[in-house]
Amino acid sequence: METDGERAAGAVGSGRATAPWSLVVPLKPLALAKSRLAGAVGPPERPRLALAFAQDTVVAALACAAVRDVVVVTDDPVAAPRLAALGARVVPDRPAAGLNAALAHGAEVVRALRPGAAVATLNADLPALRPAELERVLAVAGRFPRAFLADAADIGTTFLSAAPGIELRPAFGGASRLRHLSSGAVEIRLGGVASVRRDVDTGADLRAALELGVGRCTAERCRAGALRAG
Ligand SMILES: Nc1nc2c(ncn2[C@@H]2O[C@H](COP(=O)(O)OP(=O)(O)OP(=O)(O)O)[C@@H](O)[C@H]2O)c(=O)[nH]1
Ligand SMILES: C=C(OP(=O)(O)O)C(=O)O
Repeated sequence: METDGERAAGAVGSGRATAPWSLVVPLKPLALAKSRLAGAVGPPERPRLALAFAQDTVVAALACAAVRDVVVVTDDPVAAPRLAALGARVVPDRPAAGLNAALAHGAEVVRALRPGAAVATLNADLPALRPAELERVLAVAGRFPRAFLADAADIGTTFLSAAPGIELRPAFGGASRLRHLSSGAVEIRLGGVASVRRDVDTGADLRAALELGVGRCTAERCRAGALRAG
């Protein structure tokens, strides 16, 4: 029988009560986010695009059949209500503690509501994310205590999971693929999941994401001319 916490967690977002995974999505304040895109998009567009990436990531994550709920960790006053309106549960960040503290905090929030949750983190800059590809990654991740997916460049990480009862131990930042590998997490090597690996840090990354096909919010911003030619 479900506990109150489990019922509360199940009521979050559009996830369904039988789906195993709770996802934690971290989002920096939009004014600071995606600084490496500054050369490719104008100053007013950079935070708008960062929000669009997060919206498309959350929409696709919530549309994944294996996802029960999505917790966004952010202090951004514009993004928080927008992402909550999509069905995410939004929790405040840890003050000035950085990405890994934000992720650990999000995982704690999930487990406080649902102690037996399988938890995975997903970066908020995956505008091409496809629900079916995420489902395939989650199916493989579910076989291991901890697992991760390298980013498209094979340097960083876009996804890290922890089975029920297992601590997440996030080690994101820069070249995190090797850090996650040496922490004992299993690397998921799977074809056909390019959208889950396609994080967007630069203009070239954004072009690559557009080639894969991005979600509605990012597509609208790019149609409105967010991406400079070149
Ligand atoms: N909640 C939270 N999220 C963070 C923090 N730092 C980074 N993130 C998020 O972590 C994910 C991966 O971060 P990056 O790819 O480095 O994104 P970014 O920091 O916006 O990009 P740059 O400014 O170019 O470094 C993105 O979803 C960021 O929004 C943090 O301190 N708190
Ligand atoms: C945060 C990471 O990388 P980037 O800032 O390059 O997206 C990471 O992959 O751990």
